[in-house]
Amino acid sequence: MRKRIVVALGGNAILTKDPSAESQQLALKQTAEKLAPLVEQGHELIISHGNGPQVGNLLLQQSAADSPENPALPLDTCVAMTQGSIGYWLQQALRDALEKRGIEKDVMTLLTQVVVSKDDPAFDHPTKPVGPFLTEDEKNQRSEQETYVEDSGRGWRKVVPSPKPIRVTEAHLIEKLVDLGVITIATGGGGLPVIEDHGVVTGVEAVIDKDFASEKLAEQINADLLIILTAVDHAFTNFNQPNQEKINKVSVEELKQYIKENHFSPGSMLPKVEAAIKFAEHSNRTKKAIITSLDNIEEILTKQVGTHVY
Ligand SMILES: Nc1ncnc2c1ncn2[C@@H]1O[C@H](COP(=O)(O)OP(=O)(O)O)[C@@H](O)[C@H]1O
Ligand SMILES: NC(=O)OP(=O)(O)O
Repeated sequence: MRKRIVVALGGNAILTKDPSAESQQLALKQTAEKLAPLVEQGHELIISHGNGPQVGNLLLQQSAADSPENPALPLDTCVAMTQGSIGYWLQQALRDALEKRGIEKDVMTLLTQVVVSKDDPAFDHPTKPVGPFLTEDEKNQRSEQETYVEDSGRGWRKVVPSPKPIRVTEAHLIEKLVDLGVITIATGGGGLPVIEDHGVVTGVEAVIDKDFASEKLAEQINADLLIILTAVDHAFTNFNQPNQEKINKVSVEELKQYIKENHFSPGSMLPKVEAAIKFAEHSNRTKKAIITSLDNIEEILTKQVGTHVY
């Protein structure tokens, strides 16, 4: 049966090590090859993606060239630029992958705004890591106005505010595109963060978590399924410890208990698990979310692969 599926692409689907455009395009070609079978199976596909490394790199380019003649652009504009660039690469890659299979489908990237609250406490507490990993020395040479955190022993990363998504403003247009049979790339990089005041929309400097934004989109367009793709096949309890265990089919209650027991790292697996819970709860548990890796996507609807949250 045809399903309306929102797929959230994790970082490894776009950028592995080399941040050059060529390398990211190649990674996205491989990603598109893996997504194509879902289209071949007849499903409606709406794709979102992260932008943490890319938008952080873009901010560095902005500050390196900053001058009165060529001022650095603000963060929300940089998010828009990464939505555009990654969407452009993915749109091309998907078209190619579908053409190879003889599938005639339009693919479109939609610049998508996401409303957040101007009072979201995240604006005073930046938590979202962006850009490259830095050594302590490199971090100390950066502006004192920026905030950095040590990221799981891998180095220091700049963090920016990450308010919670309230509403995807273009959801109605995305639904129309999907109804027309268009494969739609939307809410890239978590969406363009905006606040609304008496109908006036203004950009704010932040990066919304793409798992939360994808969940919000899935709710609004009445998706049947939310698939969150990342580098691991499952969420695990006791991750990276000798007693690590895969989480397969799991209820919202069990998963909430695992959260209380701190099984998921904030900023990495925790938002995915929280987004999955939210989607299942929003549908009164009639719909599920799946967390797994890109390699499992072809079999995702036929076999019990990944972590299925009911
Ligand atoms: N309990 C857990 N189970 C599985 N992976 C976990 C867990 N806690 C932390 N992780 C880490 O979280 C990563 C996914 O987060 P991240 O890399 O930030 O996501 P994204 O794929 O969206 O870029 C996994 O690859 C894994 O290294
Ligand atoms: N916006 C966002 O959540 O990006 P990453 O998934 O790359 O961190």
